[in-house]
Amino acid sequence: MATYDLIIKNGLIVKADSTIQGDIAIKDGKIKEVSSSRGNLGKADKEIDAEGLHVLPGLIDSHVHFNEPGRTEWEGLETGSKSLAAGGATTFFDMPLNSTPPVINKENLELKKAIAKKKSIVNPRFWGGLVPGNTDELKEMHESGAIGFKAFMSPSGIEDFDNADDETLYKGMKEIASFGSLLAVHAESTVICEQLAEEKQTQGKTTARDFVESRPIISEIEAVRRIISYAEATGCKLHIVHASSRKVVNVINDAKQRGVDITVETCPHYLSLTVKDLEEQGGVAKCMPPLRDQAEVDELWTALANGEINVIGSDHSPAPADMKIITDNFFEGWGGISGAQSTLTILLTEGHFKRDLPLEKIVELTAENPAKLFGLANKGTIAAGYDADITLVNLNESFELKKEDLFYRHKHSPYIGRTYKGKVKTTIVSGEVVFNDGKILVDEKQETNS
Ligand SMILES: NC(=O)N[C@H]1NC(=O)NC1=O
Ligand SMILES: [Zn+2]
Ligand SMILES: [Zn+2]
Repeated sequence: MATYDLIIKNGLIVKADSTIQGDIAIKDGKIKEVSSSRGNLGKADKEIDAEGLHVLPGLIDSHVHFNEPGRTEWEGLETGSKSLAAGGATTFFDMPLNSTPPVINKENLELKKAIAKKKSIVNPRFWGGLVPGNTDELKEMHESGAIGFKAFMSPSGIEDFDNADDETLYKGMKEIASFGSLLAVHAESTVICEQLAEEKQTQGKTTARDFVESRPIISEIEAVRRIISYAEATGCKLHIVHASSRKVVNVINDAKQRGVDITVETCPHYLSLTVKDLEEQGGVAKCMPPLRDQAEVDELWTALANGEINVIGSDHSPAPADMKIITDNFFEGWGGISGAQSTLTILLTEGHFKRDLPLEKIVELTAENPAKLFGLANKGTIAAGYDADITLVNLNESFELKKEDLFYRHKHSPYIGRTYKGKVKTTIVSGEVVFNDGKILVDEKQETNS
C-alpha cells in the first residue's frame, strides 16, 4: 500500500522566506512531509511531476463578493470559486454584502455557509457585516466562524447593506474589540464624495476623469484618519481594504508606528490599471475607490516592495455586463471589477517580471500574511502539518487572457486582451486537484437551479 495519496515531485517550492527544489508528500488533505532531496519520500497513489514549475501555497483571497444567495445571477459560489481555482486561489473570504440576505446576523451567515459547503470548490470563509442596528449580532457571528467584520463608511451601492454612521462604527468597534476580532472598512468619506459628485453632475461633468475626481485620494485619507481615531479609542483591530494610493498607506503606517493595531490591503486593479483604462474600457474598469494615475500605481508597487502593505485581495465585485455599460455618464453603472481569476498572474507579470518583486514576497502577500492575520492556523505555507492547498505555476508560459478563459458567470473583465507571463497550471485544494491545464476537475459540485 502506498504511504501517501499524492507526491508532488521536483518543483521549486516557494515560501515567504525561501525557495527550495523538492518533493511534497500529501495524505488525507494534509502536507505530511517536504523534502529537498529528490525522490526519497516513498510511494504515493498519484504523483505529479512539477519539474520546471513553481509550487506556491494556494492564494488566500481575503476579499471577494460572490453574491449568493439572493443575487446569484451576478456571480454565485460555484462560478466564483471555480474562477479562483483557475487563478491559483484555494481559500476565499466572502464579503457580507451583495448577497441577499446580507450577512448581518448568525442566521444569514449559517445560510451562506450551508450553500458554500455544497457549491464551492475551494475553501470558503465569511466576513460578517457591521451595519446600523446590528451590534448585538456581532458576537454570535464571531462564534459561528466569521473571519472578521466589514463596514462601509460611504454608501455601499446595495440597499440592504447600509453604511455605518460614526456611532455604529464606534459602538461596533468596542464590541468587536471585546471578543478580539477585527473590523475591515471600506474607507471613503461620504461627505466629500457626495458633495463632489453633486457638484460635478450639476455642471454636466460626467466623464471618467470627473468620476475619479469626485472620489479623490483625500476622501480615503479623511475616512482612514477618522476610523484610526476610533481604533485608538476602542482598541479594536483595524484592517483597511482596497487602499488605492500609497498616500493612504502612509497614513496607516504612521498609525502603526504609534502602536495602532492596523493592517492594509490593496488590489490588483490599483497595481495594474489607471484612469486611462477607465476612459478606454468604460464600465468594466469602474470601481470604488476609483483607479488612479500611473504615478500612484508606481508608488503603490514601491510600498508593496517595502513591506508597507499586508495583503492583496481581488475585491472581485462582479455584475451582469449590462450593468457595466457606461455611455457618457461615468456616475452611472456598477462600481466593481471582475478580477478574482487574475490576481496571481497580475502580480507575476507586473510585479515579478516587470519590477523584480521576489516570488517570496508574492507568497507572503497572498498566502502567509492573510493566513496569519486572519488566524488560519494550518494555511499559508508549504510545510508538514499544513493543509495541502497548493498551486503549480509555469513561469515560462505567456498567454493572452481571453474571454472564454474566464470562469466568471459574466465573462467581462478589464484584464481581457492583455498578455500575462506566469500561468497557473494546477490548483490543489486539500490534496485534491481541482483545476488542471485550463479545466476544472471536480464536477460533483454542480449548481442547482434553486
Ligand atoms: N458593493 C460592492 O461590491 N462595492 C465594491 N465595489 C467596488 O468597486 N468597491 C467596493 O467597495
Ligand atoms: Zn469596498
Ligand atoms: Zn469589496
